[in-house]
Amino acid sequence: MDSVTPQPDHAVAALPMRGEFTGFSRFRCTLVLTECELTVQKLGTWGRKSGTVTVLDLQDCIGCRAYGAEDGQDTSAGLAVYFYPERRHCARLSCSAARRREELRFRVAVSPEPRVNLEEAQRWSRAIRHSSYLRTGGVCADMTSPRRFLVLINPQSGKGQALDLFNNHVKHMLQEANITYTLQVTERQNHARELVREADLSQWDSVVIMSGDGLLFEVVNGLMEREDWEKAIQTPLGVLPGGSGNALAASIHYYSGSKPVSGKELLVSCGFMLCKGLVSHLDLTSVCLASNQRLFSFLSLAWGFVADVDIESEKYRHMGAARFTMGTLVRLASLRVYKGKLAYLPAEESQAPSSSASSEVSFTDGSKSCLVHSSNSNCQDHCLHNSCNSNNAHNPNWADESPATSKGPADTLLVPLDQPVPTHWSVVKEEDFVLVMAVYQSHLAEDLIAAPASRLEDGTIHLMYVKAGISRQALLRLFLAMEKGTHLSKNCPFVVYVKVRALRLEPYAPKGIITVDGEVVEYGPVQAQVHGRLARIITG
Ligand SMILES: Nc1ncnc2c1ncn2[C@@H]1O[C@H](COP(=O)(O)OP(=O)(O)OP(=O)(O)O)[C@@H](O)[C@H]1O
Repeated sequence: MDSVTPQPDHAVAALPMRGEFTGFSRFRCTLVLTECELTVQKLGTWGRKSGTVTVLDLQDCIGCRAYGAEDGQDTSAGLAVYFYPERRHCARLSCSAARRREELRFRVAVSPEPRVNLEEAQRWSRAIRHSSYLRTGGVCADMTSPRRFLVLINPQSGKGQALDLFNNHVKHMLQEANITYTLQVTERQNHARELVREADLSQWDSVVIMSGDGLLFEVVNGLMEREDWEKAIQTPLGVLPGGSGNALAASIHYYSGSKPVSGKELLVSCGFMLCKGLVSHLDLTSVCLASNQRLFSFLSLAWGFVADVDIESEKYRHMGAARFTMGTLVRLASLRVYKGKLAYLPAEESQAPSSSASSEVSFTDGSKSCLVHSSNSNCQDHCLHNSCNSNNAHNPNWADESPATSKGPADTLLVPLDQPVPTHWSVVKEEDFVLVMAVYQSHLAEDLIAAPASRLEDGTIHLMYVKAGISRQALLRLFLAMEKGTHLSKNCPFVVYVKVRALRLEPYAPKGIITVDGEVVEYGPVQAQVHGRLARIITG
């Protein structure tokens, strides 16, 4: 070693650092630590370089630990460093890249004194953690001090294996990253929502959801129902895919620029991002229902084909993510037309919808009373009546919950549902649809890239609708293209895509399915407005 002088506990050594160690398969090596990399140079006999050099990017490092010898005779100390680099692997005809765990262990024996060796190992451990943190470019994360998470697991999500998946694939990563956590397995629907509504959030640095998108929907709404919602919703959220759709987890992986992965590889990728702890903003959309209820949504609002498939495919839950493919095929066989009225506020005043639909959009000549600029224009502040008589065949998960939240930012773009939309909104002329979906993330499921241009905090609702008249084959082709996110470049005349800030949907039929973030909500007129950067989320 170059230096054996013990450092005070809080000090981080100047870089570059260089030292000689013994690897655990007894080879001698030199370690060089810079701001970006840890280089391992194997040494041959008499300390000569053997030529084998391994360079590890600290961006891939989630943690490091120093430990004393377990054997009483041994005076050396140990240093363990945990990396999760992306490794290419090829199977049959396709190649992909996924994060794989690599643990490096070194023995520190610079002195006959165990204490000195341990202090030296700790000095390296501190420096590696600190450099990894800086390399990640973190402003909110700090890998140098322990973090505390609340981890919520829905044991019923996906194929019912979320707890096992957490124990087998995530638990050790959190330990390696020096993260302690309180584990709460949910016992019933709305358990997580009630818990975060009441909890002392100051105990945790992050609330992590290991489930599908439904549990996160509960958590977001629980936080927004608190008296201190403004502060509570700033709690960094973490997502670990344990459900069947896992749309937000897949979106976050996609935004990181990594190659597409699914299943356990997506879980490890999300676990890695959680350990790195970079925090980004997340847009939320407020969704106002006819019964005066207001919900907060991070993912989607769907009606027609997509909503039906999502809910009807519940019976194929045992198939995992394949349940959506099965549901799509079944619904395609009995393709339906959904009648209703759709209006929206374009994201940019001049924006025309893509595809051939521009000629089919008109502007309302609505009444002067429509425009509301009041700061107190939340939809629940207005008395309104559900003209569509929501006598649902499906039991909406949220209908029998507590009264609508009056918390959250005002919906300054919306007017009461019983008034016409403002005059500067666009009203879609067609009233026959196959599907309407408003999404605010790229993915609608692990393998469905519904809005490839969407980002966490773009302040935009990506509205897509498919007009009646599309053939079964064309609709199937559309969903196949969506697996790659290429469906919007196919110029299908029945598909319309437009970026909006707010929208209103008024179904004509008294019964049907509307989903928000994949959860059934009360059926009837609904409107929504995006609120940019309202929440925060851990990303890569
Ligand atoms: N312990 C529990 N028992 C039953 N239902 C639960 C429990 N905990 C949460 N839930 C509810 O289960 C529903 C489904 O959960 P979630 O969406 O997380 O999983 P999923 O449906 O498998 O995944 P995805 O939404 O990604 O398809 C949600 O409505 C959630 O509120």
